[in-house]
Amino acid sequence: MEKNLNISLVGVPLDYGQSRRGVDMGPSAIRYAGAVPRLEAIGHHVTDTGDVAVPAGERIGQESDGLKNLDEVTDACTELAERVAELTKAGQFPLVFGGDHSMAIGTLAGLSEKYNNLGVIWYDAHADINTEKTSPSGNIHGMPLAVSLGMGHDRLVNIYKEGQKIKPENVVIIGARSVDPGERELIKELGIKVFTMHEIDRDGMTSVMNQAIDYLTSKNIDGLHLSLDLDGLDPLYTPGVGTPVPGGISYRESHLAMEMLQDSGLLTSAEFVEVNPILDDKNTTADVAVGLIGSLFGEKLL
Ligand SMILES: NC(=[NH2+])NCCC[C@H](N)C(=O)O
Ligand SMILES: [Mn+2]
Ligand SMILES: [Mn+2]
Repeated sequence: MEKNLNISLVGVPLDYGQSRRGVDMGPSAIRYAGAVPRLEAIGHHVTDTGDVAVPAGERIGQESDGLKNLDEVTDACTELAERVAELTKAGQFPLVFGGDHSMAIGTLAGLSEKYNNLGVIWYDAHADINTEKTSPSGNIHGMPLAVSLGMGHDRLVNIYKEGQKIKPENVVIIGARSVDPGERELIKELGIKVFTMHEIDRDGMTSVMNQAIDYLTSKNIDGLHLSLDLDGLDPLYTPGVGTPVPGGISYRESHLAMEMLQDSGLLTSAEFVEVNPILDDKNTTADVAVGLIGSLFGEKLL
């Protein structure tokens, strides 16, 4: 990463990818927690480009083909993809705030405009690699990785442009501890690199991040995206998430992971997702997100 970046923020107040209200307020909460001044204090130039449009109204969880709110998620992801594509073309560093994780379909689609061999770090308790055939919930926030790999409903797979946006060998999942049976199969079939909590506990975060960075470097990636679901951390630290899973990554391990990514100099875009202020405790989760953003973008203790 260059020293002073031109960072463009995009908010995605999307909650149609899952079933709990409130995650649409995530972008506001992260802004309120001071993301912009935090980045400016490190020396970056930050432009807040505002939010992607998401329709208001009752969430009735309409199902089509086993997917909930397919229209709303498709529309929001399409606008997000267009905006991310434009920002990368303009040499901006896209930093996207969510919103539920279905938005990653849009982020990755937009990034595919510039990057043909993008590396992706998926920091999450979940693998988010369900399709409508394997999903236990019909919630699209459990599907973005599959969709971006070209698997799942056509309307999602063909957002922004047709087909697959990223390669399975360029994906690293970190923090997984809740994986559905169909996801497990797909992970094995595609040979996706996963560092579950087992590897984090056994080898330590330093080793895991070194392995992840070495692995991605060996793939000759032309960019690196971080998709950070706040439920990757243990709910002790980030209670404001819709699908908390105990036994997660610690606050300290997460800061270390962000610092190691900063030191790698590889990162070209990032998103922080699943912050739900209604479920939160005095904006703790957004505060943690902003702290991690500080470490990711070069804040130092001394
Ligand atoms: N982005 C998330 N928090 N995803 C949670 C997904 C949970 C579950 N695997 C599902 O597909 O419904
Ligand atoms: Mn998750
Ligand atoms: Mn997720």
